[in-house]
Amino acid sequence: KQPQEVTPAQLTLNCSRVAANLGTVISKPIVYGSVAHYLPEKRADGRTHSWTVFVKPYHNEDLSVFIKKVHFKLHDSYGNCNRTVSKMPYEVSETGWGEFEIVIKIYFQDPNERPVTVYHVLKLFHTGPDANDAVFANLPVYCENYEEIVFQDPS
Ligand SMILES: O=C(Nc1ccc(C(=O)N2CC(c3nccs3)C2)s1)[C@@H]1CCCN1
Repeated sequence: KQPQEVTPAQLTLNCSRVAANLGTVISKPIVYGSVAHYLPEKRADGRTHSWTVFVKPYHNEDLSVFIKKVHFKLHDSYGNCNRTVSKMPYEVSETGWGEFEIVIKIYFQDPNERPVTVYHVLKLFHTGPDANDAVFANLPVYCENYEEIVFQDPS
């Protein structure tokens, strides 16, 4: 079989593909944040809400291909304030009475990729002009942030 003639345009395209492969970059959209619910029963320890802080894929995919573990640093007043999650879902659920910053550090499977740190202020209370409407009393409070993690394609 005769070798296929390659046009200059095709040759250029192939070269740019090879060049790209030296530094092919992939980007993974994720969402990080929290959801909180007001607790129905009054508690002796004063905790009024249950909440979950999380890192999740924007599209429904298995992030563990890229992410080795996610570390959540809670307020020091929580027992074991350093929580590490090594499989999906990357989340921590707790109860509490107030809002504070949670430091989220994402570690990658590729040892050459440096961990990424994001900061999330826990949101327990509805805000805005209608925050006090009775209808909101039992509705969850979501606070979500979109982020894109960019990787160097290891292959
Ligand atoms: O709220 C805030 N900081 C908070 C830190 C920890 C909170 C919390 O909810 N919990 C600690 C845990 C415990 N409960 C009982 C024994 S340990 C439940 S709240 C700040 C201060 C005002 C504005 N935001």
